[in-house]
Amino acid sequence: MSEACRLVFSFSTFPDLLGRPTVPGTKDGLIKAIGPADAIQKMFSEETFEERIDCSGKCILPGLVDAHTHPVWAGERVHEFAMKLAGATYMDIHRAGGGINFTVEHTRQASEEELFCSFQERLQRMMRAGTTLVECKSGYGLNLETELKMLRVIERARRQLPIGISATYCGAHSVPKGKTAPEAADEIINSHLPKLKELGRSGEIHVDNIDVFCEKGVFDLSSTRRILQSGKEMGLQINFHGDELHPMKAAELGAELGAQAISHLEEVSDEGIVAMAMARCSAVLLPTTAYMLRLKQPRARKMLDEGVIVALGSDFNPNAYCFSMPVVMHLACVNMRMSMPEALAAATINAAYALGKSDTHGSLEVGKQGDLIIINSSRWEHLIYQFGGHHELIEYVVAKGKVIYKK
Ligand SMILES: N=CN[C@@H](CCC(=O)O)C(=O)O
Ligand SMILES: [Zn+2]
Repeated sequence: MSEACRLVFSFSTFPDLLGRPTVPGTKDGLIKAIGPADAIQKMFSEETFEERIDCSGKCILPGLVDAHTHPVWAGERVHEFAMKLAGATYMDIHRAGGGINFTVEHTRQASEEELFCSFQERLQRMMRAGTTLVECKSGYGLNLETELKMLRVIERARRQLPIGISATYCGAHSVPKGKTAPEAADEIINSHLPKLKELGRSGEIHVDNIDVFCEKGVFDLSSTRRILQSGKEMGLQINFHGDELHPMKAAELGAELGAQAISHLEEVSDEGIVAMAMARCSAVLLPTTAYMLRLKQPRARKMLDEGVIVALGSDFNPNAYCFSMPVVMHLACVNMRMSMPEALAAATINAAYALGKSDTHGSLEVGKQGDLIIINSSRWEHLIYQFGGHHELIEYVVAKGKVIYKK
């Protein structure tokens, strides 16, 4: 287990926690104190609170962090689920113009308002499932106009909604029709990234991460390298899709470039795993995708044994329609052979690390953001054990010290 993992548990089961005292200047949404109820009671006896929650017999856990999602899109793909059940592979559908390309066509046609409304509903479903920080990608536009439309939608949610958002530019999610991968990479580097830089400077759109789908038949290793390198030079964290369907040496590339995270990794090499551990590059594993597409499972045990920081993501997208990190943790335990403490760490502090936010998010510590969930059980493991039972178990979701969902 990584060093980051251990932090979670030293703070997760105290009987009481009080936040947001109504003292001028202290409504910052950060955790003020953690400890036994009577000690906390004494410490804050003079203060008044907006809300007190009696957590006797319950568990307080850090808010869940979803390290990989594609939540802004239009156009249903439920018909593809039927095709996959009948034996079509992800790439069969992609090559036939379905998959990402289908979603791109519909997302290009959708209005910003329409995209925002469906995105907002999706975020609300994530919050109800305990997610307080989520990574959100663009990537169903591919052209500058639609990529910017998606990023504006993400920016609006970042400003208006209580859930934390880490925004990712994923203009290299697929190669647009009529272009080769190197041509698409040129356009991204010479036109998309300079525009993002300008909008970042003027404060219109804030982007945290840069992503590329590095895959055979999508972006090759050298185009991936060029795009990620350019993104890094403008201050973005590298966080990309690699080694999913074919071994691409994406892990080796990510480690070399100083990537913060690489997602998928079903086909990662042994050398890639070692390189990621050495570079402190986290692995964002996506149990829903391997399950949905019947792929071989990523080698979570090998990664953990080699010291890789393993994080989890729902990969919510029209291919893997899952909002729930408790379900993701359950799948990680059963299909990837992770223990429940490893899965919880992967869905909290390590996922926060994958987003470059483990100093402020992902564990319950004084001075960190007051993001937490309260579950109606004295054993936290029920959140993972009760497959699909999280709606009954999660009583409160708190973000920045404010209740954002109450059952
Ligand atoms: N693999 C690439 N991207 C997504 C799928 C996106 C889609 O199929 O729309 C993923 O992470 O699973
Ligand atoms: Zn993805």
